[in-house]
Amino acid sequence: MLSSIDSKSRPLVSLHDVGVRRSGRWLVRGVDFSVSRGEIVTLIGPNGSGKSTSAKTAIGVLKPDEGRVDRIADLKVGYVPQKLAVDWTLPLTVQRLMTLTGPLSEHELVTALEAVGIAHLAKAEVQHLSGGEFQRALLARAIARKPDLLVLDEPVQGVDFNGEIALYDLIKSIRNSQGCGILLISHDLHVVMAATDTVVCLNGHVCCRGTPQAVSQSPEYVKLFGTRAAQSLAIYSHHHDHTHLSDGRVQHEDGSITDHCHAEDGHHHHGHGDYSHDHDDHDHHHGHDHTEGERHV
Ligand SMILES: Nc1ncnc2c1ncn2[C@@H]1O[C@H](COP(=O)(O)OP(=O)(O)OP(=O)(O)O)[C@@H](O)[C@H]1O
Repeated sequence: MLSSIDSKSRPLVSLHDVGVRRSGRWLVRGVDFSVSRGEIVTLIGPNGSGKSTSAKTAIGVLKPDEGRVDRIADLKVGYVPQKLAVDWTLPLTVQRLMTLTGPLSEHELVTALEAVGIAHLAKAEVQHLSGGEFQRALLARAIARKPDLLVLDEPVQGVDFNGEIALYDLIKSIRNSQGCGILLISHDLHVVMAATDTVVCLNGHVCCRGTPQAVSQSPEYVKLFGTRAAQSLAIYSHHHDHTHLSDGRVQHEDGSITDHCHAEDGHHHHGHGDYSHDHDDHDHHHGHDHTEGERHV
């Protein structure tokens, strides 16, 4: 039926010329973006530019004072807030944190914790978790009820460089396995995941938008954040410099064929996990690395 095709291709949520006004001033105005199933949209912008306000309006926590927000019927949202009101003086296990907002079956709980790689920490106290483990626990809580839309407000907070990459990879694999739409808020301009389909740069209004590459080169973005920030906008890029042949051997860019693919075999420009510091070329070749592992800083 046509209507079921329509509902599949329709965005999960779309904002049309949305404005939110509080205490006599517009917090955001003219905000337009949408998130579809399987899509990752990242909101970036300076402090106070309206990222959280826009995300909260998208999921219905805030009502727009002008414009329109369309959501599919019964949209299920998983939200990881920027700040969590937890009484840190009281003991709280990961398991309990997961069920604070509603009951979960043992199966749902374990599946979600396994998906984020912390099933072994179910009984650990939240206070003792590392920054990365805590973010994973929050992610697990958000995905446990299989949301259509996952909203993550600053998901790499308190996480180090390698942890950030691991978390972004995890978010991408959640998108792939669950097929949900993802709305990310990134306060850290140094990292924008390559899997992001669209970056929306806010500054009270939509300043510019596009692929991470396009936004980093847009004059509006450079004006807002300065040339240095624009140069340091990290984009994970992924470029295959070899092809896997059907017999298992590897054909390199120079035409040579080897049994295996090793970083040190002289066929690659960069080795495993090599992070390039070249700002000009966003399409570096790197070794046999099937993860998005390259960032420009
Ligand atoms: N309820 C409110 N009443 C008045 N002003 C508000 C309210 N909520 C937010 N603001 C203001 O609106 C602006 C946008 O806030 P918002 O939290 O959306 O920004 P943000 O881009 O997410 O910022 P940050 O990067 O600092 O988290 C800020 O100046 C904030 O002080």
